Amino acid sequence: MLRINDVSKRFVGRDKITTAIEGVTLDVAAGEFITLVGPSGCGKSTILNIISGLMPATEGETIVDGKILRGVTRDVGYVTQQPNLMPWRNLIDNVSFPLEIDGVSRPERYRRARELIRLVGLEGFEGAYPNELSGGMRQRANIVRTMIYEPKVILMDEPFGPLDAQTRVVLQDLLLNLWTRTGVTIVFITHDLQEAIGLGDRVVLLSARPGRVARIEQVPLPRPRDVFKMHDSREFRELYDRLWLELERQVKGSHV
Ligand SMILES: Nc1ncnc2c1ncn2[C@@H]1O[C@H](COP(=O)(O)OP(=O)(O)OP(=O)(O)O)[C@@H](O)[C@H]1O
Repeated sequence: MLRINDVSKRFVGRDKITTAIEGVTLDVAAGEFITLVGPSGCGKSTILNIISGLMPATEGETIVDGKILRGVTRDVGYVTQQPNLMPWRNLIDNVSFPLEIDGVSRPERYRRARELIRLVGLEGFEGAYPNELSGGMRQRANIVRTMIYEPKVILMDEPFGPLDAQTRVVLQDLLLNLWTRTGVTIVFITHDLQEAIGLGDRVVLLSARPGRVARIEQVPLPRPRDVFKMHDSREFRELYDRLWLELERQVKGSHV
């Protein structure tokens, strides 16, 4: 579904050139859930910015469902850390907004929005405005606002970063449910190794800047997963320790 082929990015400033990522190659299968971890500043967001079509790569190419990516496309959705809901629109009008742009009739877009709103446990809040929702509720709305137009690939840049630990786990659980129902392909950045292992089919660990693929680990945990409990299993601990060691090695070797 997604191929990142030998992609590099250099930022040219007035007095220096920063190589953010170098020779990143990754194949993601249709319906796969990939999590991306790495030291701070290693280029994780840069990779997502390139795959989203928002930022051109300096070298290499991105292929989505067989087509070379040339700018922003509806095939790729992007969920950022900040929900960025429109404060003057209530929940259902925020969630259904992408369909409104597409000219979908109001009854049809509300029908589809209601279904997704229910799946993320926000039933009853359709008329609420963003300032009447908690941070976790706003992020749920943000996620389903992206899912409603059914992109083939969804990119997520630390979507649960600002949330407290309990809310994070609840949202991880909801996200896995949504992913199972829709079969969408997900590339998810996180700083949290537990989250990376808990959600992903594979965890991709990037080196310190310039970011390269340092290691790819298949997550041996069966699905469906119980994100509330799975940390206790031996497989989980072993993978966590292996990734942690490698991450430590990368951080110590970095000069960021
Ligand atoms: N627009 C830009 N101009 C110049 N340098 C940039 C730009 N965007 C990112 N960089 C640099 O590229 C490198 C990678 O940044 P990026 O934000 O992709 O890293 P990250 O892994 O997502 O970081 P973090 O984990 O801290 O969020 C950093 O050194 C950053 O300073």
